[in-house]
Amino acid sequence: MPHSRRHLVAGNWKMNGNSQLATQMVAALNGQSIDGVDILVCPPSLYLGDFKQADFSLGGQNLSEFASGAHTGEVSASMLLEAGCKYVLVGHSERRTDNHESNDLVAKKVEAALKNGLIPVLCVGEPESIREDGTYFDFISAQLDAVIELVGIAQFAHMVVAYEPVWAIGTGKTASPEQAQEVHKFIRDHIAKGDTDISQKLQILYGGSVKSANAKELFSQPDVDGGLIGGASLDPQEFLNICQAAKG
Ligand SMILES: O=C(CO)COP(=O)(O)O
Repeated sequence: MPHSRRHLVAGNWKMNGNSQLATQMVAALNGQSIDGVDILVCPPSLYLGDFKQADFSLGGQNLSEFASGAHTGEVSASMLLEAGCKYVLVGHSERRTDNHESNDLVAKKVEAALKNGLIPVLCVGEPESIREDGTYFDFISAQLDAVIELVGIAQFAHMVVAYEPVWAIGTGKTASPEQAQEVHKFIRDHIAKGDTDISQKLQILYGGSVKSANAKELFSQPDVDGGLIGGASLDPQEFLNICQAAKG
């Protein structure tokens, strides 16, 4: 059955780009109103100021679990908000790996974002070994449950979830539409155990080697509500093509 959720296409620049790319992205995306699709760009926080003229949404790539204080190098939720962010990525697999972010820490960061009115984009997804041994539903449940336990299921009304299988990130090895749909449905059903209405409204994005050539097929799956795009979000025209592929 077709759903009525809006689609969201988010670009995660990771540690790429510069002020010039920010200016090009604003020029390419401003004024592009795509039916039923919201656009989000998450540049490195240093470049958020270059998006002042943007008419699309902005997001951080990470935030501190603390409100303020002696935490050198960190960025708080209120700082992201002041810099114009509406969203923030939380628990991206690269942070879970490179920065040893545990499920509990990710949950605290989700809480910090929500307290400040930022929409957390909670990233979940299994590494290749877990995919291969077939325990990926358990792995993803644990990632979701840590957040549900800390903030409560009702907060999922103010969140987005992104499924990013680690084996598909930056590898060119996209999950098949069927593989993506299987996990997206699992995530929605898992949230439905706590609240059916919230689960039906929850946007669940797919990430991992999405490009304009495969976006339409992925986004047309019933439980896939858009994408979280890495490499392909660095090219303004390619990113715009992916956003257009999300049109219902
Ligand atoms: O990690 C991702 C987005 O957050 C996906 O990255 P790629 O699109 O480069 O595979």
